[in-house]
Amino acid sequence: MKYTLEEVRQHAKPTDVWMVIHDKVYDVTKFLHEHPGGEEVLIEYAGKEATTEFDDVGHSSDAKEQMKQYLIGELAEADRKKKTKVDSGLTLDKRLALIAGSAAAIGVGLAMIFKANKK
Ligand code: HEM
Repeated sequence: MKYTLEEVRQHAKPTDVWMVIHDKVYDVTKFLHEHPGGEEVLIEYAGKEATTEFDDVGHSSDAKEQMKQYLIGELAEADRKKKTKVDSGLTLDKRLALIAGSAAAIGVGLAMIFKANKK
């Protein structure tokens, strides 16, 4: 079954919660009370795209296994996000590490140039 974002948006009540994670549509209404992260976050993302937030929590493989029970369909192609390199599974932490690593490399490079010029 394919759903558009417009259809997902209609399910945004505490008694009817759908959300999109990795282009798949989940009906988590029955899971609200069981969610270890609390029902508030799920209700907050009711009817919305929650991929980044889901990934940033670093959900366990157990969690990913569990979510299959609530899968009801896929997001219509037209509504899917274009994939960019940053979206290819890099978590926020990894992105920050990459930026910090690049900044350190530039720093070392500048220090070397600075030293060489001093002589
Ligand atoms: C079908 C969707 C989801 C399932 C099956 C699910 C499942 C779980 C499970 C099993 C845990 C316990 C820790 C773990 O095993 O990783 C957890 C924790 C958590 N989840 Fe979810 N989750 C879902 C969606 C979301 C979404 C959309 C958000 C945020 C917008 C979210 C935020 C959190 C938070 C904040 C925690 C607590 C982490 C902690 O206490 O360390 N979850 N979730």
